[in-house]
Amino acid sequence: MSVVSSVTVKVPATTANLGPGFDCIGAALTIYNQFQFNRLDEGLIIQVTGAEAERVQTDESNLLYQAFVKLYQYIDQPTPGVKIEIELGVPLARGLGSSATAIVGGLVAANRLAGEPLSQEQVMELAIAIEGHPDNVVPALLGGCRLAATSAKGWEICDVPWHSDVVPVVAIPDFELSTSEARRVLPTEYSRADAIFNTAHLGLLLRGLETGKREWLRAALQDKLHQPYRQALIPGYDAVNTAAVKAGAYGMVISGAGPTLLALANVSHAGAVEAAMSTAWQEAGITAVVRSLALDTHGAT
Ligand SMILES: Nc1ncnc2c1ncn2[C@@H]1O[C@H](COP(=O)(O)OP(=O)(O)O)[C@@H](O)[C@H]1O
Ligand SMILES: N[C@@H](CCOP(=O)(O)O)C(=O)O
Repeated sequence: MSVVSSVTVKVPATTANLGPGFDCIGAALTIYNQFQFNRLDEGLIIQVTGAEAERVQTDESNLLYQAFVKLYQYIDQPTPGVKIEIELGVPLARGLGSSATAIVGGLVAANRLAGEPLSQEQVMELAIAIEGHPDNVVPALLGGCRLAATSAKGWEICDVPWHSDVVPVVAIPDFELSTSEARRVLPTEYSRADAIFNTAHLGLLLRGLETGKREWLRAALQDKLHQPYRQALIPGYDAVNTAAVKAGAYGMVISGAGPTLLALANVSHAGAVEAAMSTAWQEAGITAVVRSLALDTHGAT
């Protein structure tokens, strides 16, 4: 592969956990961040456009740039000067993997500018190491719905079939919740009963997503590892959950670390679920954008 001096990387948002799959499953969604990198003789310039642009760091602490630097450190080469133009489409700190887009975007761009010294698998492993868990960076890089499990040699990634009738509906509130804050409220140990509960429900979720079978999906979205502890951080959670289920959703979960709420619904109910979640949050005094999305199948391009 030839060395180039400029590259544009588009990376999808993700919804991680999907209820019982805490820290191991996630899906790429059709909302995107776009990052353009142009090599400079020296220095760093970062320009950001899009909603909340002023909230993104434009110095060396920028996460996209930090990931870019990490790849050059990994291949033991000096980091080149670079101008980065960020077009934000994924809302920040909402549980839709904005940090994953930045990590994946920075690594993929650096790898391309360096002449592709690393394989996609090596890029993925670096991304997981930076983020600390695989469930958002893996689908952001590869697209689709992905389950990640450790193996003797590193990571086994498996693509999870997703029935075309199952629609992800996201309700994105106008307040932020950082992933680190939402991880701080979690216990460090769980009971055997909770471990068994999540093992069974994740299995059910995998089969429910594959078949679109209503009864399985209705039961599958329950979780005992993270949601019970995080719900209190999301005002209006109960009301939005009740409204989504009443409108026909299979169930509702916290997207990633929250505060975005994700309902899964049959395509025939998605419109009603969207409207119900929007009204419920409005009545709870919270402004939210509610959208039916699709799975992104390409990952970072
Ligand atoms: N496009 C971006 N460029 C640089 N940093 C980003 C970008 N998007 C997100 N980040 C960083 O990631 C943080 C949000 O990460 P996190 O709390 O994990 O939430 P999320 O659920 O959106 O991933 C932001 O506050 C910012 O520091
Ligand atoms: N498993 C992680 C997922 C965080 O995803 P994000 O999209 O909120 O960054 C967690 O739940 O903490």
